[in-house]
Amino acid sequence: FVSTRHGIKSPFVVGLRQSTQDVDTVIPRDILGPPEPLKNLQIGQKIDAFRRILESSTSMERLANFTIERVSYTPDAFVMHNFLTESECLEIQNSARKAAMTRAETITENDTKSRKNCEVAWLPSSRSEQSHQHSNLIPSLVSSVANIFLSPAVLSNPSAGVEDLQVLRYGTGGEFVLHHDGEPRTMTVIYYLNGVGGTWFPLARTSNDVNEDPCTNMNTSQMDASFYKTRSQPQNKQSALDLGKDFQPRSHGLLVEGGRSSEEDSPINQHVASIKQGDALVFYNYCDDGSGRLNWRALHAGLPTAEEDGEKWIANHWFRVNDLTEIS
Ligand SMILES: O=C(O)CCC(=O)C(=O)O
Ligand SMILES: [Fe+2]
Repeated sequence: FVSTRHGIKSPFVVGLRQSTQDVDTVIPRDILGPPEPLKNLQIGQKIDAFRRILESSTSMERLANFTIERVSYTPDAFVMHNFLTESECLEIQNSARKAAMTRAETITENDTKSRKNCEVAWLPSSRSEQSHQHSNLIPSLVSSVANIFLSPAVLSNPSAGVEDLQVLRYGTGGEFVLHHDGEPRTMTVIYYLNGVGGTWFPLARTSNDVNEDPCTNMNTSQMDASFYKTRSQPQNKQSALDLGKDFQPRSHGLLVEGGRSSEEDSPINQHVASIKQGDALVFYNYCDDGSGRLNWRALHAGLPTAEEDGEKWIANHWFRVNDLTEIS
Protein backbone atom coordinates (compact mmCIF):
# COMPACT_ATOMS: atom_id res chain seq x y z
CA PHE A 1 0.00 0.00 0.00
CA VAL A 2 3.02 2.22 0.31
CA SER A 3 3.04 2.71 -3.45
CA THR A 4 -0.15 4.78 -3.30
CA ARG A 5 1.81 7.52 -1.54
CA HIS A 6 3.91 7.94 -4.61
CA GLY A 7 0.90 8.63 -6.71
CA ILE A 8 1.03 5.95 -9.35
CA LYS A 9 -1.77 6.96 -11.66
CA SER A 10 -4.51 4.49 -12.23
CA PRO A 11 -5.12 3.69 -15.89
CA PHE A 12 -8.86 3.90 -15.22
CA VAL A 13 -11.10 6.91 -15.51
CA VAL A 14 -13.23 6.86 -12.40
CA GLY A 15 -15.48 9.23 -10.54
CA LEU A 16 -17.81 8.92 -7.59
CA ARG A 17 -21.48 9.57 -8.04
CA GLN A 18 -22.34 12.85 -6.34
CA SER A 19 -25.10 12.77 -3.69
CA THR A 20 -28.47 12.01 -5.24
CA GLN A 21 -27.88 13.60 -8.62
CA ASP A 22 -27.93 11.37 -11.62
CA VAL A 23 -24.63 11.36 -13.41
CA ASP A 24 -23.34 9.06 -16.09
CA THR A 25 -21.69 5.97 -14.78
CA VAL A 26 -17.98 6.44 -15.09
CA ILE A 27 -16.57 3.86 -12.70
CA PRO A 28 -15.57 0.57 -14.27
CA ARG A 29 -17.13 -2.38 -12.53
CA ASP A 30 -15.00 -4.84 -10.55
CA ILE A 31 -12.91 -2.19 -8.84
CA LEU A 32 -14.57 -1.45 -5.53
CA GLY A 33 -15.22 -5.10 -4.67
CA PRO A 34 -13.09 -8.22 -4.21
CA PRO A 35 -10.41 -9.04 -6.79
CA GLU A 36 -9.73 -12.54 -8.16
CA PRO A 37 -9.69 -15.21 -6.83
CA LEU A 38 -11.95 -14.03 -4.00
CA LYS A 39 -14.58 -12.73 -6.37
CA ASN A 40 -15.52 -16.20 -7.54
CA LEU A 41 -15.33 -17.90 -4.17
CA GLN A 42 -18.63 -19.52 -3.21
CA ILE A 43 -20.05 -19.66 0.30
CA GLY A 44 -18.58 -22.68 2.04
CA GLN A 45 -15.41 -22.66 -0.07
CA LYS A 46 -12.11 -21.63 1.46
CA ILE A 47 -8.79 -20.52 0.10
CA ASP A 48 -5.45 -20.74 1.85
CA ALA A 49 -3.40 -17.61 2.40
CA PHE A 50 -0.40 -16.54 4.41
CA ARG A 51 1.18 -13.45 5.89
CA ARG A 52 4.63 -12.63 7.20
CA ILE A 53 5.00 -12.32 10.96
CA LEU A 54 8.04 -10.78 12.61
CA GLU A 55 8.74 -12.67 15.86
CA SER A 56 9.68 -9.92 18.30
CA SER A 57 11.72 -12.21 20.57
CA THR A 58 13.99 -13.47 17.79
CA SER A 59 13.48 -10.79 15.11
CA MET A 60 12.98 -13.69 12.73
CA GLU A 61 10.33 -13.64 10.06
CA ARG A 62 8.00 -16.57 9.64
CA LEU A 63 5.02 -17.29 7.45
CA ALA A 64 1.68 -17.66 9.20
CA ASN A 65 -1.09 -19.53 7.42
CA PHE A 66 -4.74 -18.63 7.54
CA THR A 67 -7.84 -19.40 5.50
CA ILE A 68 -10.34 -17.12 3.81
CA GLU A 69 -13.99 -18.11 3.63
CA ARG A 70 -16.83 -16.29 1.94
CA VAL A 71 -19.76 -15.62 4.30
CA SER A 72 -22.00 -13.35 2.19
CA TYR A 73 -22.59 -12.51 -1.48
CA THR A 74 -24.27 -9.15 -0.94
CA PRO A 75 -22.39 -7.41 0.47
CA ASP A 76 -19.28 -9.37 -0.47
CA ALA A 77 -18.00 -10.50 2.93
CA PHE A 78 -15.24 -12.87 3.99
CA VAL A 79 -13.90 -14.27 7.24
CA MET A 80 -10.14 -14.69 7.63
CA HIS A 81 -9.74 -17.59 10.06
CA ASN A 82 -6.63 -17.44 12.28
CA PHE A 83 -5.47 -14.17 10.78
CA LEU A 84 -3.98 -12.85 14.03
CA THR A 85 -2.17 -14.82 16.71
CA GLU A 86 -3.35 -14.63 20.30
CA SER A 87 -0.31 -12.58 21.28
CA GLU A 88 -0.98 -10.11 18.46
CA CYS A 89 -4.57 -9.71 19.72
CA LEU A 90 -3.23 -9.00 23.21
CA GLU A 91 -0.62 -6.60 21.87
CA ILE A 92 -3.35 -4.51 20.21
CA GLN A 93 -5.47 -4.52 23.37
CA ASN A 94 -2.50 -3.47 25.48
CA SER A 95 -1.50 -0.69 23.08
CA ALA A 96 -5.07 0.60 23.19
CA ARG A 97 -5.07 0.60 26.99
CA LYS A 98 -1.79 2.49 27.00
CA ALA A 99 -3.09 5.00 24.49
CA ALA A 100 -5.97 5.63 26.96
CA MET A 101 -9.44 4.71 25.88
CA THR A 102 -12.21 7.30 25.76
CA ARG A 103 -15.96 7.02 25.33
CA ALA A 104 -16.70 6.13 21.73
CA GLU A 105 -18.57 8.58 19.60
CA THR A 106 -19.77 7.93 16.12
CA ILE A 107 -19.20 10.22 13.17
CA THR A 108 -22.86 11.16 13.19
CA GLU A 109 -23.25 14.60 14.74
CA ASN A 110 -25.66 15.21 17.64
CA ASP A 111 -26.08 11.52 18.14
CA THR A 112 -24.54 10.06 21.25
CA LYS A 113 -26.76 7.03 21.51
CA SER A 114 -25.72 5.01 18.46
CA ARG A 115 -22.87 3.42 20.38
CA LYS A 116 -23.56 2.44 23.94
CA ASN A 117 -21.15 1.38 26.66
CA CYS A 118 -18.15 1.40 24.37
CA GLU A 119 -14.66 2.88 24.63
CA VAL A 120 -12.29 3.67 21.81
CA ALA A 121 -8.60 4.22 21.11
CA TRP A 122 -6.91 4.95 17.79
CA LEU A 123 -3.54 3.38 16.97
CA PRO A 124 -1.39 4.58 14.05
CA SER A 125 -1.59 2.55 10.85
CA SER A 126 1.38 4.06 9.07
CA ARG A 127 4.89 2.72 9.45
CA SER A 128 6.41 6.15 9.99
CA GLU A 129 4.30 6.79 13.08
CA GLN A 130 5.30 3.60 14.88
CA SER A 131 7.26 4.55 17.96
CA HIS A 132 10.22 2.48 19.10
CA GLN A 133 8.15 0.51 21.57
CA HIS A 134 5.70 -0.42 18.86
CA SER A 135 6.21 -3.35 16.60
CA ASN A 136 5.29 -3.06 12.97
CA LEU A 137 2.22 -5.17 13.59
CA ILE A 138 -0.46 -2.71 12.48
CA PRO A 139 1.30 -1.60 9.26
CA SER A 140 1.94 -5.24 8.42
CA LEU A 141 -1.77 -6.02 8.81
CA VAL A 142 -2.55 -3.15 6.46
CA SER A 143 -0.24 -4.51 3.75
CA SER A 144 -1.51 -8.06 4.07
CA VAL A 145 -5.15 -7.08 3.91
CA ALA A 146 -4.63 -4.54 1.10
CA ASN A 147 -2.69 -6.96 -1.07
CA ILE A 148 -5.33 -9.65 -0.78
CA PHE A 149 -8.58 -7.70 -0.74
CA LEU A 150 -8.08 -4.56 -2.84
CA SER A 151 -8.24 -4.48 -6.60
CA PRO A 152 -5.16 -3.29 -8.50
CA ALA A 153 -7.05 -0.13 -9.47
CA VAL A 154 -7.72 0.82 -5.85
CA LEU A 155 -4.20 -0.12 -4.79
CA SER A 156 -2.77 2.27 -7.35
CA ASN A 157 -5.24 5.09 -6.76
CA PRO A 158 -3.26 8.00 -5.27
CA SER A 159 -6.09 8.96 -2.91
CA ALA A 160 -6.59 5.43 -1.57
CA GLY A 161 -5.45 4.71 1.96
CA VAL A 162 -6.41 3.39 5.33
CA GLU A 163 -7.48 5.07 8.56
CA ASP A 164 -5.71 4.49 11.84
CA LEU A 165 -6.77 1.34 13.64
CA GLN A 166 -9.83 1.97 15.77
CA VAL A 167 -9.85 -0.31 18.81
CA LEU A 168 -13.17 -0.74 20.61
CA ARG A 169 -13.94 -2.19 24.01
CA TYR A 170 -17.62 -2.79 24.77
CA GLY A 171 -18.86 -3.58 28.27
CA THR A 172 -21.90 -5.74 29.02
CA GLY A 173 -24.85 -4.46 27.02
CA GLY A 174 -22.53 -2.37 24.86
CA GLU A 175 -23.71 -2.08 21.28
CA PHE A 176 -23.61 -0.13 18.05
CA VAL A 177 -27.01 0.19 16.42
CA LEU A 178 -27.68 -0.44 12.74
CA HIS A 179 -25.59 1.79 10.50
CA HIS A 180 -23.60 1.97 7.30
CA ASP A 181 -19.90 2.73 7.59
CA GLY A 182 -20.42 5.44 4.97
CA GLU A 183 -18.49 7.37 2.38
CA PRO A 184 -15.62 7.13 1.50
CA ARG A 185 -14.99 3.86 3.36
CA THR A 186 -14.91 1.35 0.55
CA MET A 187 -13.88 -1.64 2.67
CA THR A 188 -14.12 -2.49 6.37
CA VAL A 189 -12.00 -4.98 8.30
CA ILE A 190 -13.12 -6.02 11.79
CA TYR A 191 -10.53 -7.90 13.84
CA TYR A 192 -12.02 -9.97 16.66
CA LEU A 193 -9.54 -9.53 19.48
CA ASN A 194 -11.07 -11.68 22.22
CA GLY A 195 -13.46 -14.02 20.42
CA VAL A 196 -16.63 -12.09 21.22
CA GLY A 197 -18.58 -11.28 18.06
CA GLY A 198 -22.17 -10.27 17.45
CA THR A 199 -21.84 -8.31 14.23
CA TRP A 200 -25.12 -8.59 12.32
CA PHE A 201 -25.94 -7.73 8.68
CA PRO A 202 -29.75 -8.01 8.43
CA LEU A 203 -29.88 -7.54 4.66
CA ALA A 204 -26.99 -9.79 3.64
CA ARG A 205 -27.56 -12.51 1.06
CA THR A 206 -25.98 -15.74 2.28
CA SER A 207 -27.59 -18.20 -0.14
CA ASN A 208 -27.53 -18.95 -3.85
CA ASP A 209 -31.25 -19.49 -3.64
CA VAL A 210 -33.00 -16.20 -4.39
CA ASN A 211 -35.96 -17.30 -2.28
CA GLU A 212 -33.67 -17.21 0.71
CA ASP A 213 -32.70 -13.63 0.04
CA PRO A 214 -33.97 -11.41 2.89
CA CYS A 215 -34.67 -8.73 0.32
CA THR A 216 -36.70 -10.78 -2.20
CA ASN A 217 -39.90 -9.06 -1.25
CA MET A 218 -38.40 -5.63 -1.21
CA ASN A 219 -38.47 -3.17 -4.01
CA THR A 220 -34.71 -3.06 -4.13
CA SER A 221 -34.39 -0.19 -6.57
CA GLN A 222 -36.66 1.86 -4.37
CA MET A 223 -34.61 0.88 -1.33
CA ASP A 224 -31.53 1.94 -3.19
CA ALA A 225 -33.11 5.29 -4.02
CA SER A 226 -34.40 5.96 -0.53
CA PHE A 227 -31.11 4.95 1.05
CA TYR A 228 -29.48 7.39 -1.32
CA LYS A 229 -31.72 10.22 -0.29
CA THR A 230 -30.88 9.73 3.37
CA ARG A 231 -27.25 8.78 3.21
CA SER A 232 -25.83 12.28 3.43
CA GLN A 233 -24.05 13.23 6.65
CA PRO A 234 -25.26 13.20 9.31
CA GLN A 235 -26.59 9.77 8.42
CA ASN A 236 -30.29 9.43 9.00
CA LYS A 237 -30.25 6.92 11.80
CA GLN A 238 -33.97 6.25 11.84
CA SER A 239 -34.03 5.25 8.18
CA ALA A 240 -31.17 2.83 8.79
CA LEU A 241 -33.02 1.29 11.72
CA ASP A 242 -36.20 1.01 9.64
CA LEU A 243 -34.41 -1.00 6.99
CA GLY A 244 -33.73 -3.80 9.45
CA LYS A 245 -36.94 -3.72 11.46
CA ASP A 246 -38.55 -6.84 9.95
CA PHE A 247 -35.49 -9.03 10.42
CA GLN A 248 -34.01 -11.12 13.20
CA PRO A 249 -30.44 -12.26 13.88
CA ARG A 250 -29.92 -16.02 13.16
CA SER A 251 -32.98 -16.10 10.89
CA HIS A 252 -32.11 -13.37 8.39
CA GLY A 253 -28.98 -11.93 6.90
CA LEU A 254 -25.63 -12.75 8.44
CA LEU A 255 -24.68 -12.91 12.10
CA VAL A 256 -20.94 -13.10 12.75
CA GLU A 257 -20.93 -14.75 16.12
CA GLY A 258 -18.19 -15.62 18.57
CA GLY A 259 -17.84 -18.32 21.09
CA ARG A 260 -17.74 -21.49 19.03
CA SER A 261 -14.50 -23.35 19.27
CA SER A 262 -13.27 -23.76 15.71
CA GLU A 263 -13.99 -23.18 12.05
CA GLU A 264 -14.41 -26.94 11.67
CA ASP A 265 -17.65 -26.80 13.64
CA SER A 266 -20.47 -26.74 11.18
CA PRO A 267 -22.42 -23.50 11.50
CA ILE A 268 -25.86 -23.49 13.10
CA ASN A 269 -27.32 -22.33 9.80
CA GLN A 270 -26.44 -20.25 6.76
CA HIS A 271 -27.27 -17.06 8.62
CA VAL A 272 -24.52 -17.60 11.18
CA ALA A 273 -20.74 -17.46 10.69
CA SER A 274 -18.61 -18.42 13.67
CA ILE A 275 -15.49 -16.54 14.64
CA LYS A 276 -12.98 -16.91 17.41
CA GLN A 277 -10.11 -14.80 18.74
CA GLY A 278 -7.77 -13.77 15.91
CA ASP A 279 -10.34 -14.10 13.13
CA ALA A 280 -11.23 -11.07 11.03
CA LEU A 281 -14.18 -10.06 8.87
CA VAL A 282 -13.75 -8.12 5.63
CA PHE A 283 -16.68 -6.54 3.79
CA TYR A 284 -17.19 -4.08 0.97
CA ASN A 285 -19.41 -1.04 1.43
CA TYR A 286 -19.90 -0.05 -2.21
CA CYS A 287 -21.70 -1.70 -5.09
CA ASP A 288 -19.26 -3.10 -7.61
CA ASP A 289 -21.54 -2.74 -10.62
CA GLY A 290 -19.98 0.41 -12.01
CA SER A 291 -22.52 2.73 -10.34
CA GLY A 292 -20.18 3.97 -7.61
CA ARG A 293 -23.06 3.77 -5.14
CA LEU A 294 -22.85 2.77 -1.51
CA ASN A 295 -24.35 -0.68 -1.02
CA TRP A 296 -27.19 -0.28 1.47
CA ARG A 297 -27.14 -4.04 2.06
CA ALA A 298 -23.83 -3.56 3.91
CA LEU A 299 -25.87 -2.12 6.79
CA HIS A 300 -24.79 -3.74 10.07
CA ALA A 301 -24.96 -3.56 13.84
CA GLY A 302 -22.81 -4.58 16.79
CA LEU A 303 -25.42 -6.43 18.85
CA PRO A 304 -25.54 -5.87 22.63
CA THR A 305 -22.75 -7.76 24.38
CA ALA A 306 -24.15 -10.54 26.54
CA GLU A 307 -23.39 -10.63 30.23
CA GLU A 308 -21.69 -14.03 29.96
CA ASP A 309 -19.36 -12.62 27.29
CA GLY A 310 -18.05 -9.88 29.57
CA GLU A 311 -16.04 -7.44 27.47
CA LYS A 312 -16.00 -7.43 23.70
CA TRP A 313 -12.78 -6.29 22.03
CA ILE A 314 -12.68 -5.58 18.32
CA ALA A 315 -10.68 -3.30 16.03
CA ASN A 316 -11.74 -1.64 12.79
CA HIS A 317 -9.61 -0.80 9.79
CA TRP A 318 -11.36 1.33 7.21
CA PHE A 319 -9.84 1.38 3.76
CA ARG A 320 -10.98 4.32 1.74
CA VAL A 321 -10.73 5.97 -1.61
CA ASN A 322 -10.97 9.63 -0.76
CA ASP A 323 -11.37 11.00 -4.19
CA LEU A 324 -12.08 8.78 -7.12
CA THR A 325 -12.58 11.87 -9.27
CA GLU A 326 -8.98 12.91 -8.67
CA ILE A 327 -7.70 10.55 -11.30
CA SER A 328 -10.40 11.10 -13.90
O1 LIG B 1 -19.35 -4.06 17.16
C1 LIG B 1 -19.42 -4.62 16.07
O2 LIG B 1 -19.53 -5.85 15.98
C2 LIG B 1 -19.43 -3.79 14.83
C3 LIG B 1 -18.77 -2.43 14.99
C4 LIG B 1 -19.01 -1.53 13.82
O3 LIG B 1 -19.77 -1.81 12.95
C5 LIG B 1 -18.29 -0.24 13.72
O4 LIG B 1 -17.54 0.10 14.66
O5 LIG B 1 -18.46 0.47 12.70
FE1 LIG C 1 -19.68 -0.41 11.29
